[in-house]
Amino acid sequence: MADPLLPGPLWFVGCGNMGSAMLDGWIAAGIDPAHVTVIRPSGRPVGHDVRVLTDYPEDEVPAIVLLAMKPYQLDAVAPVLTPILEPETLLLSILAGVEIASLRTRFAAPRTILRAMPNLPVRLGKGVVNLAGEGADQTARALATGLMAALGHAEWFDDESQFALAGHLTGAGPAFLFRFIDALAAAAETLGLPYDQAARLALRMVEGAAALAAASPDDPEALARRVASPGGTTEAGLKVLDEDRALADLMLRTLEASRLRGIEMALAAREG
Ligand SMILES: NC(=O)C1=CN([C@@H]2O[C@H](COP(=O)(O)OP(=O)(O)OC[C@H]3O[C@@H](n4cnc5c(N)ncnc54)[C@H](OP(=O)(O)O)[C@@H]3O)[C@@H](O)[C@H]2O)C=CC1
Ligand SMILES: O=C(O)[C@@H]1CCC=N1
Repeated sequence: MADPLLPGPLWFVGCGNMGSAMLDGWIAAGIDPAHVTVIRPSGRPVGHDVRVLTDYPEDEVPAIVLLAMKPYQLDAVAPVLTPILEPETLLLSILAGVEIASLRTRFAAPRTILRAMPNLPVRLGKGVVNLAGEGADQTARALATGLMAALGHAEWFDDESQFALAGHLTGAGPAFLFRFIDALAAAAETLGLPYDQAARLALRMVEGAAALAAASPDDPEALARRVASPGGTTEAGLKVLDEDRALADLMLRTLEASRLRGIEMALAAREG
């Protein structure tokens, strides 16, 4: 089998919101749909002519198994999947909060167990994917890096708690940003703009501002200063965000809530 990104068959265990976003991103990056199998209870099609099964196939040995069901479904999956995994199977988990040690307890065979924390923009090849794990030699590391870099920006973490923190920033982050866009549009509506128009403009503004920031060597502080004329309208708005560290404090409480929930989920997975 010759595939630019895969050494052998790739199985998705679950393919909902996140799995399908990764699948779309990988197919767009050139993975051959014939090399992918999705196992999901509903058997619902995932497009691209990818094979979808309700049970694990017996006609091939997977090179990579991607755990993409919900974290609390781990103990439904583990007993059925365990006998299928070989030492050379690369086990990749995107389950939020489920630590490597919890995966290792359930899956003894694979030499390499990796956690990946993607986000939804992987569908467009513009995601962020954080990576951490154990047992990855150079080949496994290069394989995982290649796969994830095809979905956007990939970064490795040696420390699993740093990996988890980064995951709250980038994995959950799109939802926080979507709330921000909605709140901005709703504020404009309250002040008199039709909501649809405000939402459209807010979205285009965020798209352009993010692209500008990504292309600029300047940090967000410097970029904000470039927008805000002294004594002008932007400065008046920034004062509200900055007063008593209002926005900074809100972001801190937001990430802290995600972090605490992640710890609860990790404990639940440790206990099994
Ligand atoms: N959504 C996001 O932005 C992100 C999600 N994640 C992680 O991705 C994972 C999936 O989340 P998400 O895609 O949002 O969830 P979804 O509920 O959208 O998808 C869950 C998938 O798991 C399948 N499933 C359920 N039970 C089993 C089983 N026993 N065996 C195999 N497959 C099963 C479901 O199949 P069916 O539809 O057929 O019932 C479905 O395809 C989670 O672990 C989450 O932590 C990580 C980063 C970001
Ligand atoms: O909400 C969750 O738990 C997952 C992880 C990051 C995004 N979705």
